[in-house]
Amino acid sequence: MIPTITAFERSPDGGKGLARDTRVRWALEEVGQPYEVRLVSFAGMKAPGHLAIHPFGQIPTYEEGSLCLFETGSIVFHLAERHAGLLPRDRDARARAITWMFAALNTVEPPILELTTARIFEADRPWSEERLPLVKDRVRARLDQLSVHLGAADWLDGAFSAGDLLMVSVLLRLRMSGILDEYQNLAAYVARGEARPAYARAFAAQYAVNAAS
Ligand SMILES: N[C@@H](CCC(=O)N[C@@H](CSCc1ccc([N+](=O)[O-])cc1)C(=O)NCC(=O)O)C(=O)O
Repeated sequence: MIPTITAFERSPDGGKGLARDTRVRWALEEVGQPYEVRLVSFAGMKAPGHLAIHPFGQIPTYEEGSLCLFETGSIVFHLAERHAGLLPRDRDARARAITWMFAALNTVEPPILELTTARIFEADRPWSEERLPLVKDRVRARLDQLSVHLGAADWLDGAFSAGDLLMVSVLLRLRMSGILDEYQNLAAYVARGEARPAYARAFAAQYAVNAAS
């Protein structure tokens, strides 16, 4: 059965691959699962039909027959459970890879989202200049620890997993700030993820949507 995901009709980033459909496209490409895309406008996201499958009125969603999922992490986990290629078969290694999925979304991404909010939505507030350095330091604190863990390894825990897919996706959001390039091994780690053929196909697919719009 061919699943259908939703994506921005026109991504605010103009096709840089930062919208979260790219993470789901990447996972689908890694496991070799063909998929359909339903493009949604901003207004369409808030319409009853979309709210029925995404209570928060966002993208991406994932529909497979009568199954409707939202939350990028959940969709990636669903694909990783149903197909080989994103989680190890060994029980303990699988559990560690799932731990890295949560770490990417719950520990590393929050300060990065804070930085995005501070830079994009709060730049004109009187206290922004005072707050921004604090937010950047909280990002650096996490990246310091992640950089030490990764060391000279290719991936976070043995073979490439859904944990790396989500961690690379989270770190890609940071590139524009310049902070990622302060960590040579993390910048190389992200480039390694981008060099994967599955990522390249996912990126090209979302770029084509935005180039056409
Ligand atoms: N926790 C949810 C979060 C989903 C989410 O944030 N979706 C965003 C798009 S991806 C987040 C995103 C948006 C824009 C950029 N960009 O660079 O322009 C990057 C990422 C959305 O639908 N926003 C519209 C809305 O909330 O009304 C998940 O992981 O799936």
